[in-house]
Amino acid sequence: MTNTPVALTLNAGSSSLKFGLFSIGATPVAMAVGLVDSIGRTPTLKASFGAGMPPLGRDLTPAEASDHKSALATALALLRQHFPEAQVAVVGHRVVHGGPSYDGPMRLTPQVMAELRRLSPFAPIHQPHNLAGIDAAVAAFPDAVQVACFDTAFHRSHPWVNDTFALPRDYYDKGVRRYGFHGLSYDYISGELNRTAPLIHAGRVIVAHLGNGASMCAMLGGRSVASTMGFTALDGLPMGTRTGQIDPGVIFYLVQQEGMTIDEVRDLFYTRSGLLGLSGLSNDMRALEAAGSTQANEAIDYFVFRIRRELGGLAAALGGLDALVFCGGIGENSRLIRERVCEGMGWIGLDLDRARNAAGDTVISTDMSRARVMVIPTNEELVIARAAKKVVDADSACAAGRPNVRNT
Ligand SMILES: Nc1ncnc2c1ncn2[C@@H]1O[C@H](COP(=O)(O)OP(=O)(O)O)[C@@H](O)[C@H]1O
Ligand SMILES: CC(=O)OP(=O)(O)O
Ligand SMILES: [Mg+2]
Repeated sequence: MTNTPVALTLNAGSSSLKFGLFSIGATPVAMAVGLVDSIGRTPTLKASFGAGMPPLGRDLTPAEASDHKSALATALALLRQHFPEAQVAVVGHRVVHGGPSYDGPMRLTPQVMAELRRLSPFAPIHQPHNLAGIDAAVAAFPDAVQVACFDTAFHRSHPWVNDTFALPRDYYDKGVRRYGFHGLSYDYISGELNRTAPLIHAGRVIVAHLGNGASMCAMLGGRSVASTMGFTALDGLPMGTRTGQIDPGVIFYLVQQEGMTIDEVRDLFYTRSGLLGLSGLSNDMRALEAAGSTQANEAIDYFVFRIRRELGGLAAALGGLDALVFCGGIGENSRLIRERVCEGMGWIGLDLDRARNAAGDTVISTDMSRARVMVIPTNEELVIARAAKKVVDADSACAAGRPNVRNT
């Protein structure tokens, strides 16, 4: 491989950094994907380099990933070691909040960066890390094109009733809307359905992205019409450490009666609630399934209950259901959660095949099931790489000196 132009993808979470390196020929192909986890605590590194190559996994020293900047440096050192001659032509970034204006990937300019910084308070455990990843990538690759790919963009197709809150109208105009998130994941699933099951894709589909962050999306003809997340990635399903839907009256109570500051409430809702708060044990579904304690079981009960409730609501929004698709770390790996979500859901057309579910098949419903149940491993990195390549292809003028983000 001599001076091969490649795309680097970065997906910076609150305590993790997912990265990918893609060749950008006719269609992007993954050369490497990896994850630096537990940044700032007890960091670990995992990476894989395609078929035939052994995956890599090791603990990192605290200094190798004390923050996102050092985590990126560690990831880049690994990639350089394996692909010394690769030339990073474009860096694609997952950016969680794109606000009302961005409905597709954007080449990063100082203006776009300023707008994304303004949105940081609406995604406090994601956006600052996404932007720090961009700053670090600009420093590492000053000549590469930098592209932002938004979690919110896929949901810009929502009809107004699923986009608004019942507040006075001017708040909507100011951008107080139900944005929806995990759009890169839903975009990938929509594309996979189109490729492998076009009739399903054309119909009424609910996708459950169940990871540490969790949401569900109702799709009609492959486009999002409703989602469980709203103005922020706090709404909807309970998550690893986030509350999910909660009566806003609780905030008044906590501030007025318990004397909490708004920052303390935000910290409680984002980082100490959800599965962790209910179980008192862990945000990790594997730990809860293994624990078997009353509190761990109740945390799982609440998680499943809210998924089933949203399933009914989203099916109503779609006027019926042709398929339910599971993805995300829990959706892809937990047969227990899939089974419990589908239990007794014959009324909505779901009939789970337990053997297929246990075997981890792609289609896990029975042949008689009116609606199909599927498991599709998501791939946000590939969506980012494809978008980054598209922007580079479309934006050949960038080489002719338009302002790049490095001018900030
Ligand atoms: N085999 C498994 N059984 C149950 N849960 C699992 C399994 N593997 C991973 N998970 C869960 O997936 C979640 C992480 O999902 P992931 O999509 O990687 O999260 P994120 O990208 O939001 O950080 C964790 O709660 C983890 O416990
Ligand atoms: C939007 C969101 O919740 O993302 P994640 O699942 O990566 O936390
Ligand atoms: Mg995620």
